[in-house]
Amino acid sequence: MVVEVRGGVEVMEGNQPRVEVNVLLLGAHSVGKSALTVRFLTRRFIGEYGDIESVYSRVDRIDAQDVCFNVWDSPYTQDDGKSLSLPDKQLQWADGIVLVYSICDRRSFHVVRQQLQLIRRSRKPSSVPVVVVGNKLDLHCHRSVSSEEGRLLALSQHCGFYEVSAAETYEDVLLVFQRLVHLIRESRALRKSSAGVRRIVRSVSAVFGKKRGE
Ligand SMILES: Nc1nc2c(ncn2[C@@H]2O[C@H](COP(=O)(O)OP(=O)(O)OP(=O)(O)O)[C@@H](O)[C@H]2O)c(=O)[nH]1
Repeated sequence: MVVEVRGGVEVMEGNQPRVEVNVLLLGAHSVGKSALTVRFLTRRFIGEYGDIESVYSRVDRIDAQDVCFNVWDSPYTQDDGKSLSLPDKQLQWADGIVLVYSICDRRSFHVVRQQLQLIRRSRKPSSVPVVVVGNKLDLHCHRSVSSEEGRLLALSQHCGFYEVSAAETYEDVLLVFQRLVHLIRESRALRKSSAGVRRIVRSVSAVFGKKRGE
């Protein structure tokens, strides 16, 4: 039996439960969004990446469960001086977001800060899980954003935080995606339990409302 349900919902494939998660990569031009995507999907760093916008998929085993990642990598297109915006379609699609800046590019850190504000203000529940990633760690001698700044920004907005080098390591990149899955699971469990509490409150008020009216 194969049941296909999109949007981070648990599905059955054979007798195995499988989770499908939609991951959106955002960040300024040339910070390494495609490099991180390709590293995660193929374990490789190929150096040059085109401007193709696409959703890629990969199944991984995390905590004894198959997780199907759908990764949306799109080139940054807002270097035209207009105020920053994020396509609603992308935000509604995403179960979790990876926000990427380059540790050598201060401007890209400001872009991430702005994008984070837009995400938190968007119509999607403000709790959409986010991992902030400082990429190009191999170029640390040219660093212009300190680890503390990155970590503080992430902490202040309840995000995960990693510094990685897509050029040098696969394992750290994998950690980013695994952490996002954990955050997505936590947020889903929280939503489920608060929906449960709301149901109990509604039942209790229905009973007591009736009694008062009798
Ligand atoms: N040294 C170093 N270079 C990197 C790293 N990650 C990416 N690059 C390089 O940075 C450049 C841009 O990488 P991309 O992955 O195309 O960046 P992007 O964020 O997808 O860029 P846009 O699609 O234009 O928005 C390429 O030349 C990559 O080889 C890294 O970890 N270290």
